[in-house]
Amino acid sequence: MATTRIGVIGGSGLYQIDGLQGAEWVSVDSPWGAPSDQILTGTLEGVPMAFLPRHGRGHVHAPSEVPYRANIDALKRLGVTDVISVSACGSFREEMAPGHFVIVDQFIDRTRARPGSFFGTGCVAHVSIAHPTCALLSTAAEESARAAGITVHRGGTYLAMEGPQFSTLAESRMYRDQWGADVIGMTNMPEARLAREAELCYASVAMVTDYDSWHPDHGEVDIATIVATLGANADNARALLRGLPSRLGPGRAPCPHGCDRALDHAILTAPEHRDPALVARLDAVAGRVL
Ligand SMILES: CSC[C@H]1O[C@H](OP(=O)(O)O)[C@H](O)[C@@H]1O
Ligand SMILES: Nc1ncnc2[nH]cnc12
Repeated sequence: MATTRIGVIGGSGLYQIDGLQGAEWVSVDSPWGAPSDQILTGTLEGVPMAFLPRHGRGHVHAPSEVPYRANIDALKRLGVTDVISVSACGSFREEMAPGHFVIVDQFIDRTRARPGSFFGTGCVAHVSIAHPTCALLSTAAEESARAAGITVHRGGTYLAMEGPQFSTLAESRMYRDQWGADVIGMTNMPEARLAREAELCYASVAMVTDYDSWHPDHGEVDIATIVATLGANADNARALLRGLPSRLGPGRAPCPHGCDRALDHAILTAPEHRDPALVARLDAVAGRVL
């Protein structure tokens, strides 16, 4: 049986985690550029874990400039099998209140200025993202959150916007009333797409910080409101993460939802027409099938 290795991508407010045995910040070279930061590696209850702050320590990278491909490639290169994305988000639902966690299971992608795939001319691939998150990993995250006493909502649609400005009032109302989005953030796309292309199980834990701008009693979202909630949310996220190793276990069976086999039959470019340079860059992401 393969070995579980948990990758954590920490969002706004979550720039480090504690409690890892043998903790060490390591640099990982990627053919897709430099990852957001070094990656904190170690083990938790005997299960290897790798933590990468999405915006870098000190919050250096804007959402449009996060090196999403390098981040996913670097985690894959470290042998990560399961990626937990932790993100701050605004809420479009009264019942999804600041401080609550939402285990996202769908996305609407409104980003427009980010490379969205590892593949392209010279190696074309089409993976399914109809179900963009892994239900098994999401269940582990949900149960761990509940055990930590966090109010958690299972399932929700995350609207990924480009940013960095927040939404207009018209957009906020449209996403909520017409499009049926539940939460909003700026980073889970293309991250989730790339995780699927890299055959990684991916679960998204969205931590509510605000009601965006639609709520008549809360006015418009501002960064002060968000920062006021980030600290407590980050503490809860660390508690959730501590409960993951015992739920996932050290040995890893094939994913029952097929996340780890997403590239089976996905590559359309005939072997003799593949670009050797691109194929070389895909060594970690797609080496299993190339
Ligand atoms: C801190 S406000 C906006 C910022 O926070 C979220 O970041 P992340 O998803 O990495 O937690 C949001 O997507 C924006 O990037
Ligand atoms: N309202 C909001 N819109 C976009 N990203 C966010 N991150 C936290 N709150 C947000």
